[in-house]
Amino acid sequence: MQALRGLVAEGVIHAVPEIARDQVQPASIDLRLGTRAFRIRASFLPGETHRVAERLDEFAMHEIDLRPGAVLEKGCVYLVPLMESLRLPTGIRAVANAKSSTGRLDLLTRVITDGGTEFDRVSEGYDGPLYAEICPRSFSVLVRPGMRLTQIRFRRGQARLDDAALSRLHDSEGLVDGPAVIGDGLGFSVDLMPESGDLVGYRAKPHTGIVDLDLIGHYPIADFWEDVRARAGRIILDPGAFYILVSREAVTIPPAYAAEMAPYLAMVGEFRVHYAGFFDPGFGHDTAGGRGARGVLEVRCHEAPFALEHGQIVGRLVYERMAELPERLYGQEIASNYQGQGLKLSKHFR
Ligand SMILES: Nc1ccn([C@H]2C[C@H](O)[C@@H](COP(=O)(O)OP(=O)(O)OP(=O)(O)O)O2)c(=O)n1
Repeated sequence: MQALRGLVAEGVIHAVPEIARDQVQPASIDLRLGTRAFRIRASFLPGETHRVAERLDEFAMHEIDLRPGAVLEKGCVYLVPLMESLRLPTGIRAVANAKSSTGRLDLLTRVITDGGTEFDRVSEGYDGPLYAEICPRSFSVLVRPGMRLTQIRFRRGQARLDDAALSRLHDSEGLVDGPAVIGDGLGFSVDLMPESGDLVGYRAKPHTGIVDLDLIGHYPIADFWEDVRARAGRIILDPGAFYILVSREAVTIPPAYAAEMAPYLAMVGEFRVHYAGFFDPGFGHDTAGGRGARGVLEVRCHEAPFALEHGQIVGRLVYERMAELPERLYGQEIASNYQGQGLKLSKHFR
């Protein structure tokens, strides 16, 4: 966090208007939507020799002013220039990811850059603008400039824990409450046998109203979501539908670490389990009041109906060492919507 403020002070990340203090989170900086959006024909990556602005001439259908508030329609793709830009020195790379509320609303949001060949990855030395590509998949949303749909982390060198280091950390900290499945990260599974009742998740309804992203605790759940109930620890996923489920394991991110959720390889092709994948230092940790926090799974199944079973491994958490201990943790003093959570929809629902 202190190091992130240093990067802001040095102009490694800079913005108009200036970066606000509360954009700086324990391990990431929130990125803000600018004042314009472009409705584009298709999602694209500019490719090594092109700037995003050049490709926009090819893909843009029309320009939208976000200042009075604008609706991003379900099923359409938009490109929004962000207020933040980067000037990365050699040796520092950046990785972006949707914020947790963005993922829970099924807003596919990815960052692209000039000359970029991958989503959400910025290579060292990049000097240029950032754009968010947004595709609302389940609900149309009302957005305004300054909204924070995505976030960025900075990496210097190799900070990722290998499996041996992860095992040692689990032995000392207890990263999950049960046996740890360690293999290219820490595996976690889906909970389809809750301690009480049979509600295991929610499924997005098809023809709902819009979600104004500024309205917190506002929308009745039943207007947007159907309950998903398991029978004998199993549900069948419908192709194309979007589900919010929860991990069986409570997970912990010790204060000196951060994590990122990654797909579990064996599952690639069947369904996708997450859009928002950054886990903050202190998430689920005692010292930050988060004991017992579960991970929220954003699940979309692709081709064929798929039977998901209780305890099936669906993803893994890749842990990284922080450059320094953050002065505040997730859930401590900062507005945190999801510390100590169980099955939890985005903060817009009540
Ligand atoms: N699929 C995910 C992604 C994240 N988290 C948890 C771990 C994160 O530490 C926490 C918060 O994530 P963000 O920092 O993305 O979100 P904020 O707390 O800042 O909230 P918001 O998205 O509403 O701004 O949510 C989760 O349980 N399941």
